[in-house]
Amino acid sequence: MLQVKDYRVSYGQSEVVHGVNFEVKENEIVAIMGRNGMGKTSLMKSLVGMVPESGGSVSLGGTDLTGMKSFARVANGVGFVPQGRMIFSTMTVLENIETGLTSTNQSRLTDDSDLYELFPVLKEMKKRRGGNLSGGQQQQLAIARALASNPKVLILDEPTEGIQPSIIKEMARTLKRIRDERGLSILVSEQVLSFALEIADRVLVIEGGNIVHQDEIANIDEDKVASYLSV
Ligand SMILES: Nc1ncnc2c1ncn2[C@@H]1O[C@H](COP(=O)(O)OP(=O)(O)OP(=O)(O)O)[C@@H](O)[C@H]1O
Repeated sequence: MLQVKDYRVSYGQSEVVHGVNFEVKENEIVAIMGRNGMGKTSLMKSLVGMVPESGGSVSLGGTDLTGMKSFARVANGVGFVPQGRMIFSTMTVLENIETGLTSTNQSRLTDDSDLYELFPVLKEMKKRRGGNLSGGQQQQLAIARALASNPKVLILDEPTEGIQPSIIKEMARTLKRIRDERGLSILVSEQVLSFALEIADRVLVIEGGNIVHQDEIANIDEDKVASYLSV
């Protein structure tokens, strides 16, 4: 589904992702793990088109996304939940979700939307300002906004950051439900091993801009992955 080949990301002369290769298969959940500053955010922002790649290629379902701007990548099936959620705090919950609809042909969210079925609290709060929601609710809002464009792959950058442990478990269940019900692929960056173990089919470890290790979850070497995450 998502194919990433020899993919490079640079800021000016400084290359921070050094030619990584991986794929996320249809219906698969892949977690990219690594400590702060290892290149997770740069890689994800670039896959979404917010930072241009400096080499290599990315394709989704056979469509080459390389060189496309972010609106075109979204239109071709990439959904993004950025680090820190980045919801619009002065806009209502409904307006926030509707910003995700503009990349499809629909401009209004109706009350019978399946997004409200996934996140009932957003329906109850649809007229509240985004900034008044709790961290966990804002994360649901950011996921709903990303799903509004009907993506084929959902990319989430450290969704557990700043979220309470009880809500993290719920988030893992919801993401698996989204994968099962919508049949999409998920790429999630993460520093919390327990969350990755709960959600992922496969784990990649990124260090210094290179993928240095990968494991299927069924035979994961937890100690080895943990050793990459410890400082
Ligand atoms: N806008 C930028 N300009 C220059 N260098 C940057 C920029 N953003 C990130 N970097 C550098 O790129 C490298 C990778 O950072 P990145 O944020 O991608 O890592 P990360 O693994 O996502 O870390 P975190 O978990 O803190 O988000 C770091 O050395 C960082 O200093």
